[in-house]
Amino acid sequence: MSGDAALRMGTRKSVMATTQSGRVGDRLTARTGRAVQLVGVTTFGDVSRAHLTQLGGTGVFVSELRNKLIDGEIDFAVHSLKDLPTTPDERIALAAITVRDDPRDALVSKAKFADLPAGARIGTGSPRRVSQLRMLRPDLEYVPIRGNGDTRIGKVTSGELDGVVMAAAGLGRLGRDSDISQVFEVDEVLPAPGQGALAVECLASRTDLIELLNVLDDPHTRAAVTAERSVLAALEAGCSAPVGAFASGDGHILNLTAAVVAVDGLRSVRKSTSGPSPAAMELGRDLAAAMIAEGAGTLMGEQAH
Ligand SMILES: NCc1[nH]cc(CCC(=O)O)c1CC(=O)O
Repeated sequence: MSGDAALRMGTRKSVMATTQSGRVGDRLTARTGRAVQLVGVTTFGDVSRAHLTQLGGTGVFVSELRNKLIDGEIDFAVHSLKDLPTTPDERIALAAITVRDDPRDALVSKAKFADLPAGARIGTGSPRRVSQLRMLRPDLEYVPIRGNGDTRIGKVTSGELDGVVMAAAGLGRLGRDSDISQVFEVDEVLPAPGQGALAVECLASRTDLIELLNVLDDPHTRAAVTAERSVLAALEAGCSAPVGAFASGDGHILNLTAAVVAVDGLRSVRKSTSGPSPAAMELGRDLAAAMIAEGAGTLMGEQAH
């Protein structure tokens, strides 16, 4: 970093991504006085039309941003934390995890979920959402969709679908809160590990920059999402697996719940635990081990076919 040169912030180019990255950049400037320049990057996940479950899950939205860090084309990158693979890359530092927005999933529809008629068509590309929604309403039809947020909402407006389920945080960033007919409580639909939080990454070798970016870090969010992601890692699952996890706490004690739900929505393994925040990693790992002992691995295996 030379003097007051603007920091180059890599981001995906969607409205959702640039909105969330723009806010991170503004906060960094407000707290450190450093100018931030937004650099839009196209990722494999943006280009491929394949269904997300076919893309292998891990890192399709992340790899190209990391390549730009390594090539020196950007100084730091902002990702949705839930898109970040749990396997660490030793060249890259997770310099900050931002304070989490609403972690819950939301329905965009003309009706509440319970009031939808049997056979109503609900769009979502996420096996985690389909499995859990099917548990609540086995009588609805779940339709895989992809595309940016506004495209998905458009399918409801046009009548092609009766509803779509997306992250409340993402809808908020698109300014589409008023389209939400219902927000699912976390005990109805467990969110994806890390949902609603953002990850700020830079090169591990740039210790001065890591220190600067640390002003964006929220320790409460970091502890919670560390426990959630630790469940995912110990289950050896990626972001397209039917795994939900949610942790919250007061800064001292974390309460963690995780579930694996079979694609038919009939069988699930769901467990909760609590423990000290500094032991977030162990908490998640131990919960995952207890879930595997109850057959979670088998349920996830079925999902792959
Ligand atoms: N994989 C796409 C993705 N990655 C992060 C979000 C939502 C925003 C967030 O969780 O921070 C979304 C869209 C969605 O789930 O509806």
